[in-house]
Amino acid sequence: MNFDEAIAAFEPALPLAVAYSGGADSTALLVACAARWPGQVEAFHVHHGLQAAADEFERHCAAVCERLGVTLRVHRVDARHAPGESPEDAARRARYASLATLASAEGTRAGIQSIALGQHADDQVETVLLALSRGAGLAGLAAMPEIAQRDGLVFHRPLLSVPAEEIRAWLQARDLPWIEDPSNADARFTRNRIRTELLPALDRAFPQFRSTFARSARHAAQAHGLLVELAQQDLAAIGTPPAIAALRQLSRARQANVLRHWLLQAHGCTPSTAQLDELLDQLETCTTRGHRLHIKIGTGFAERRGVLLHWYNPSPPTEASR
Ligand SMILES: Nc1ncnc2c1ncn2[C@@H]1O[C@H](COP(=O)(O)OP(=O)(O)OP(=O)(O)O)[C@@H](O)[C@H]1O
Repeated sequence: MNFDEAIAAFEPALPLAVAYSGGADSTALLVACAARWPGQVEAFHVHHGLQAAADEFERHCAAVCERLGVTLRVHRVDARHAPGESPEDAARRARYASLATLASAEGTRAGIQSIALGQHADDQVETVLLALSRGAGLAGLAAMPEIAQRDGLVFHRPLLSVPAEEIRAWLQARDLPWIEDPSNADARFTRNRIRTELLPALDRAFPQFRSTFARSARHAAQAHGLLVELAQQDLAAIGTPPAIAALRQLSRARQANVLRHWLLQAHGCTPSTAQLDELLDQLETCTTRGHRLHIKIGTGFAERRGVLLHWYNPSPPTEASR
């Protein structure tokens, strides 16, 4: 899909905020959205205290927005990363929180519920490759969704099918400036090494792979959606917390599916395959048939990652749990 087709197909609820970093992709998105919906678009910029250049990014964004006649809202964060968390993950987490803060901040145009992000087809391919390198399941291989609800907001990625070079060509044809984030060239980040080393090699070996990868991500997203539906149905049947006897009636793959879903929904944790296997082994041999599943989550940073410490309730079943 080319850039103009993607913008024409984009139908967010208005008014709209564009998450504007000053980089090429969000610049093109902001310019195109402001032209398509005059007076209905604001720009949200997150000032990451992470980089020395952050002040310069903000000044650039302010100058472009002034020229476009678009209101710029800035939120400052100091995205310190927790032990074990990468600076990129910390920045991403802080960014979503900031965008939500800006959407409800005093002075922001009332009614903004849609936020547009500038990720494109190449970002999607990199995300799939990163997921593969981690041994991710379908949820990871589904990569980034075009539309996602979070914190009462709707996040849109209208450029997910547009190749990066197409977006740059669109900007260059209009003589529109953007800033290059120096961290995008930093070879310490795996994503950057994928972009600079792996993608060119894959291009040579499989000239179509960028679009076929993106198609695989859409297939994975669809299949993942079906697994979520199945988990919801199973959870409705076995109850929450899940009744162990009812859970054991299901196939092992279905048990894993419903437990993964429940752990995420109820406890905000995503167990590793090894943790889930251990849990399923214990379920297979446990004799406490009348129990409901009871888990305890680790503490500190491990809690965010969802480390499971205890699998099922060892105390005698109560009337309520039979
Ligand atoms: N500091 C920021 N403030 C507001 N939005 C941001 C910021 N950084 C990134 N985003 C949003 O998240 C999207 C993806 O971020 P990513 O880090 O991949 O992009 P980038 O290289 O910084 O910028 P761009 O995608 O605009 O070239 C951006 O397109 C933009 O919509």
